[in-house]
Amino acid sequence: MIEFIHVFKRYPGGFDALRDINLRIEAGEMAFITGHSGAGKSTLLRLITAIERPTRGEAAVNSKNLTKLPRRRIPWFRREIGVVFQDHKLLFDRTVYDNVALPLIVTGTDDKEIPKRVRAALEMVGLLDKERMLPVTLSGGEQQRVGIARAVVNKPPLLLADEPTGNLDSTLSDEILDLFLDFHHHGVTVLIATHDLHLIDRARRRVIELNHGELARDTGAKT
Ligand SMILES: Nc1ncnc2c1ncn2[C@@H]1O[C@H](COP(=O)(O)OP(=O)(O)OP(=O)(O)O)[C@@H](O)[C@H]1O
Repeated sequence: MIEFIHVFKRYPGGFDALRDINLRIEAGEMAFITGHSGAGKSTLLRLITAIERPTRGEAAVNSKNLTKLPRRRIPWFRREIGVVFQDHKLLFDRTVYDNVALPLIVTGTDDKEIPKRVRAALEMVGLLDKERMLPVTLSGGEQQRVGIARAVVNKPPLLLADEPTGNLDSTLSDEILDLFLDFHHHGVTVLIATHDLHLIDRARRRVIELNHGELARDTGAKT
């Protein structure tokens, strides 16, 4: 699903955020990316979603070569990737239903399909009874679950999360982890960038650690 070969990312100004990253993540795997603040975790996710391009090296996601992907193909490429953010990025003047429906509307899903798909996603995260509420009336954990429903409503084969439990206490974090484990058990490839060692310990999955832009540890690397 993801393959990086000798990937470097240098930001304008000359800072090397990633250096010589070699990484292979199979379809259906679940892995955590960890490392100190500034280690390059978000940069790695930005390369995977084609927000940034590698400066050197070869990178492929879902069989698409990211170094060669034409700009006009990027929206199509991104339909295959669900992204969960620490701060949810919900629209606060729209209901839970509308927030989750948004990716379907953007991708031109048939109107008749939309309610079915939105409710299936809300059911997966246990929020079916909150579809008419505004996000501001929900707890932090519930808001994060709306963000997850929105990320999976298009049924992407790849789910990325950047500090998804950053603002949550440990009980709520465990609930969010259980959701990610569920998606993983249903065959979705899941990649989570986090500082949360409790989360990583509990999940018992592959850990990829970055240190100053270099791969310091990969418990799942094949030799
Ligand atoms: N657009 C940019 N231009 C220049 N430098 C950047 C840019 N984005 C990130 N950096 C630098 O690249 C390095 C890696 O940043 P990145 O956001 O990937 O780290 P991170 O591991 O996700 O950190 P955190 O845990 O604090 O979010 C940092 O030193 C950061 O200052």
